[in-house]
Amino acid sequence: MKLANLSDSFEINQAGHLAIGGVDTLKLAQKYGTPLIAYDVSKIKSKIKHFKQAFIDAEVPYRVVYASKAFSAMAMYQLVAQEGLGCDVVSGGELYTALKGGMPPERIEFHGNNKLPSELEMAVDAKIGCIVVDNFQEIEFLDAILQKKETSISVVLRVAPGIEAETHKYISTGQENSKFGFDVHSGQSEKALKQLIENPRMNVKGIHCHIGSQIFSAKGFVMAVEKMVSLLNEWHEKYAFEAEVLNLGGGFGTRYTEQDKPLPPEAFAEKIIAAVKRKVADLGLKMPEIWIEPGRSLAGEAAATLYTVGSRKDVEGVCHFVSVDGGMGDNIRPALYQAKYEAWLANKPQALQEQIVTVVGKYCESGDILVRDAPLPITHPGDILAIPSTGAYGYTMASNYNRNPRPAVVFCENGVDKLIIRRETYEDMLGCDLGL
Ligand SMILES: Cc1ncc(COP(=O)(O)O)c(C=O)c1O
Ligand SMILES: N[C@@H](CCCC[NH3+])C(=O)O
Repeated sequence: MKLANLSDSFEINQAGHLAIGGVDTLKLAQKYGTPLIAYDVSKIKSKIKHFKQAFIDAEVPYRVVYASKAFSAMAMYQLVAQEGLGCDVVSGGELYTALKGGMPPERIEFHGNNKLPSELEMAVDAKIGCIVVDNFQEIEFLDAILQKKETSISVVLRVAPGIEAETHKYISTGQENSKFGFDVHSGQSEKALKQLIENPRMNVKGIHCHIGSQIFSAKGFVMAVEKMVSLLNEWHEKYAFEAEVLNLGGGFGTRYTEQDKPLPPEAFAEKIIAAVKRKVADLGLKMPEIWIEPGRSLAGEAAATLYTVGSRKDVEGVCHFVSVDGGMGDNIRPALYQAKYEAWLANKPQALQEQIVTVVGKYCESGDILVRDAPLPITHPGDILAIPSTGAYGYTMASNYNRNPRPAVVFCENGVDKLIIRRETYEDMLGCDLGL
């Protein structure tokens, strides 16, 4: 039996309940129902501020680009645009949502290993800031579109620098055998650069790499800087290529459980900036604008998902299952990456944790486990259970498996809550289902 150690993931209000952005989680559950993803907006703003401050203090040109696959919703694009950020998109759907959310097109960059011609056309028509070119087929598709429309666009060349990030293999992307980007080692990236430089319709702004996601230390980023700036130097000597932009991707880790100890945002940024400054000075190159693309580190820790406790199954001496009204449909990460989370009882977060349970969802899969070995007070049906750090890759990877509707999402700040995505209805799920 032990007392909960809530760290700083939650506030506890005067009623002794968990609160998010100054709003009582029990009130949120009552008002909007569960499962509910509740963001503390001030946490997103604070992460943005810390990333930006490192660049401001170092007096280097920069851009913070929100990787919107982490949480793509009109309100989120509005928020990050207001905070001065750009965003990346990886599909026509994200681009559409970003534009609808009011993100200025010139601040949008388009990523992806298989951008469809229709998506490229949409990006060209919207006059977005740049396309991060990923492969030779894409250069062909894009060129045909630009020729047809008699126009041009800025591009950034994505390279796979051959660096293995210390993370889950499914979310490691910088290594040679990655499906993303032009490989450096085999000479693909140089061949691509020549094609782009020779193309009058493509203005090559710079180069990009992204080594992976949920990375805790700056080591891999510093290695990436070394490799990328050396590449720029080589290409400067051979082709007089001068990069305006050096985009080092995202992947900055966040805290899910007390075991996770990532560097704070500003420390990641400071180490990257120092490495770029050092290498650029050593090689006598012009300082490029440094871009980073944080996704998870802006959105992840800012939200918790609230669930209602339902049934229970005890297998004495084996395990105790506590079921909630959501699960792998709103958070696939435990099933997909064996991701670990914590669970707290929103109505009595400080009660003695008298049991160790497995928190499971309501989906028809044995792998529908949200939290293994969760220490919790004794739970009862109707209790509200909160899982923190679900703000990234939760809603965006949600599904309608078993025809469960996707949850609602609410933004909370200074004690005020605002519904930003309403709960899906059964009728919504039938929206595309035409029957016989
Ligand atoms: C190109 C690119 N940039 C940025 C990100 C954002 O990663 P994260 O959410 O880990 O910061 C990703 C996803 O891994 C990505 O593929
Ligand atoms: N969806 C993954 C991260 C993938 C990052 C996208 N390149 C996660 O939840 O951890």
